[in-house]
Amino acid sequence: MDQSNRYANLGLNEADLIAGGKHLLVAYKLIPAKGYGFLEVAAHVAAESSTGTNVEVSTTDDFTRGVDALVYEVDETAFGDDPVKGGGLMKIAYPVELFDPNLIDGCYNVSHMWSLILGNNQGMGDHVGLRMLDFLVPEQMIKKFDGPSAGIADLWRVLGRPEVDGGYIAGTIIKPKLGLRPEPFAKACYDFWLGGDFIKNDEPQANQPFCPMEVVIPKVAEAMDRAQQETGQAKLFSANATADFHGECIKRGEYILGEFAKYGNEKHVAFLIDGFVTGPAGVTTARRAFPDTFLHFHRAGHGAVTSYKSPMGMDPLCYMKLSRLMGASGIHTGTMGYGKMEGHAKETVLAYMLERDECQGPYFYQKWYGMKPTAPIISGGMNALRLPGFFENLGHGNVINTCGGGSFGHIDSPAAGGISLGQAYECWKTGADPIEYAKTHPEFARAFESFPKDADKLFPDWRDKLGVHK
Ligand SMILES: O=C(COP(=O)(O)O)[C@H](O)[C@H](O)COP(=O)(O)O
Ligand SMILES: [Mg+2]
Repeated sequence: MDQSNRYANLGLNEADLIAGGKHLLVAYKLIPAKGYGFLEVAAHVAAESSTGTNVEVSTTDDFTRGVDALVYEVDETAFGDDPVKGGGLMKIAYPVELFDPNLIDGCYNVSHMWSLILGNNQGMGDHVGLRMLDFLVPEQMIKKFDGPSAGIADLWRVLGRPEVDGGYIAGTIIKPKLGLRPEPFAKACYDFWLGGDFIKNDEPQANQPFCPMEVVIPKVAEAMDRAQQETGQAKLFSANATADFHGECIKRGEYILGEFAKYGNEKHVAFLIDGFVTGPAGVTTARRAFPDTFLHFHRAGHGAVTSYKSPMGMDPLCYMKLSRLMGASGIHTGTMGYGKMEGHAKETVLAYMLERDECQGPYFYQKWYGMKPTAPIISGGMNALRLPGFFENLGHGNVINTCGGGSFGHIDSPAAGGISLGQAYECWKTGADPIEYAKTHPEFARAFESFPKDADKLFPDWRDKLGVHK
């Protein structure tokens, strides 16, 4: 049934909608199924995502029609006819009345918003592709989402750095991903902390029977204390507090903080939350139960929804915006083509959208109206050799970077791996040539021998210039 006479109004003007501030605007890429018209399917998406279904219903009244989501812009040939990357552009205006404030405090739920703008519309049979490319949240909604509480400035303060532009935080992930028992796990932490700032649990590490949380966390807390005494530097640990049940998450968080508090280091702890798999409820549990603890949002699983290989789901930028609304202190943004995960150099906008108070997305200019920033967390196949190019592309180093293989794969030691990361940042920040810089910084130099394939690709003549031969 073509519902475009009700759920489309191409006479609406986007500038007026933005100025009015009463609509959430969403840009989608749409590929209709064979036999269906573009505007027909777009209108069905608007119906299914607001007040309608696939047929007229007797219960509809004038008020209902007043809160219809409306298609207000279409460009059927915007992306060409590629079966995955092709399709047309369409934009929908969702009246803010459709969204759902809490009973307890009037704050909005990301889960409810998500279930409208990218819910049933993903499963409709009259399209073969519907992908959210960008969305614009009006001021009256922005002010009613939790947003972040703790931030990277809190970590810089613990590290004794300026709370603005406090710079690069050199981190790692304890590898192997699983399989270490408590003693070797704590030793790996100590060994890295002799050279680096920040350690995270890998996303599945938490309370496995071979490494119970109540055995390993006390050992990690003790290792942190020893490493701080050994180096005279503050150290950070992002401990996995993810759980299905909010009570379990709170139990884990309280336990972890209690163990580090025994050394006065409760502020040296962040909570790793696997935010894609646990969803907005899991993230919000940590955000509200532990507002003073940096909420480290790991996005494992997000690729099922954000991969550029898919005509469905949402672009990573949209997922970043949802995470800031949920209250992530930091989220993995990917490595913008410099690491091992899917991504490209133009993804700098993912970081800028998280950290700035205003930012131009691909379709909308988003103002955050003072909502605290979310820090970009750079991870996935990174090492000291890849970092200078990454920083040059991003334009700054105010990030948390976690290199698992890039630290524990350094041929000298995890500490040397950590030191090489900090040196890579200094190399970029001072504008030094990496080869020249390596001549006076051994840990950075040994990263070339640790990751020779990267060295060959990034610095083809490194062996001759550094006098290192096979
Ligand atoms: O464990 C790692 C990286 O380990 P390594 O440094 O050894 O590659 C992270 O889980 C990935 O970064 C996730 O990807 P993303 O950060 O893109 O979500
Ligand atoms: Mg991992």
